[in-house]
Amino acid sequence: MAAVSTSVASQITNPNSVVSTQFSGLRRSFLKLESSVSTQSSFFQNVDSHLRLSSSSRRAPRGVVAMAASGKNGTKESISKLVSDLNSATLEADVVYFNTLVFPFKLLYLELSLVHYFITSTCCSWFLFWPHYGYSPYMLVVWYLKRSVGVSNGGMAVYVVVAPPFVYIDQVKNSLTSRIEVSAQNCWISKGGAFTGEIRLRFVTYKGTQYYSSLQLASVEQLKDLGCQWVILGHSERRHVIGEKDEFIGKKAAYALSQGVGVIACIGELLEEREAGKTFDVCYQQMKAFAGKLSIIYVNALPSWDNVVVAYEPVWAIGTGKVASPEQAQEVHVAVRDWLKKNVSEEVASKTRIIYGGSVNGGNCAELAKKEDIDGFLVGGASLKGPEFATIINSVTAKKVAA
Ligand SMILES: O=C[C@H](O)COP(=O)(O)O
Repeated sequence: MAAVSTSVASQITNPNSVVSTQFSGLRRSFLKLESSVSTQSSFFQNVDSHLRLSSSSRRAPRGVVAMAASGKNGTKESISKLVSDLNSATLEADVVYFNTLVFPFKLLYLELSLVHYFITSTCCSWFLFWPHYGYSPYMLVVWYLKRSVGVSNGGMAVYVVVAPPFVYIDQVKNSLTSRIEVSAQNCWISKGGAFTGEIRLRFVTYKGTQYYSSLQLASVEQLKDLGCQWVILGHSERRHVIGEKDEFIGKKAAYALSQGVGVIACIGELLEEREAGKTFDVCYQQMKAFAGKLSIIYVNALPSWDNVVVAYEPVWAIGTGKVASPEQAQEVHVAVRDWLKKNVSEEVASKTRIIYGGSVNGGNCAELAKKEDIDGFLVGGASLKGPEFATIINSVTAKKVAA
């Protein structure tokens, strides 16, 4: 999902700036190619506008997640205000360039077009020839690439997800811009049954793709009816207040993923665990539970982590105002990525988004976002303030653009 930072906006509106992306796992770097033909700005603007493709990477982009309005802070009124703020916030479709396929063709096309321009402009109006010689074949290729690669997430490069309490999901889904996705804060461990009070899954489609399974055919479940694409699992309050164990949380994650629901998998240590030097061990143990259950549902293949976002939330930082320092957060994110590399695969380690949560706000997000392995944020208190949340979103987008 994308939020537009000023830097993105300025690049998009700058006809002399051609921006393309490269991917290293999920971490996307941008190349800036300054056009040296400044006098041909309208020419390049025209060309560039046709070179842009919506986000079409097969790899999911970085994510920002708002866990909006948990606990006492969630009221109908505060949720309405959040939705209203987010709907009016400057969140722009983050247009990206499908570099790996388009860029070589783009260079060739620019070269041919320049040659064509200089030849035709000497004898007649190049505008007469343009649609026939350059434009049409190029558009055909772009159209083909778009079709073959697919456009995901409405062209967004950074996901924004709002996770209201269950009772407000319908309200949020019905009033929030479709630019922002919706998550539940929890779900039940499996398909339906007599589990009074539990919220079950029923997902038939995910990002436009139909998912059918025997489980699904047998279940008539609830969250899908409300349009949730994500679920947060393993949040510290579920672990330490409700008493959910690793095994139980892992099962939920596996079930959600098997139904095509993205999982925001929370991990994190208590203060005493950090002070005892057990931070990594705790996180590894929690990761192991997620990974173990994933491997069960993907028995015939490597477990897919494409729809998993790991959220590192040190418990001592949640709702306390004591944010982890960028170095502390980065250190754990690196360790988690390393764990994924050793225990799942190098590719998964590279691709998986690891976001940070715990007293993130508009004032500290930029420094945190600068860290290489912090791919986004899980935001509690600050997510209730729409403009501040927009600042947090933009810090992630700005990082992506600057990378
Ligand atoms: O519940 C949300 C996250 O755990 C973080 O909350 P916070 O940003 O208020 O510390």
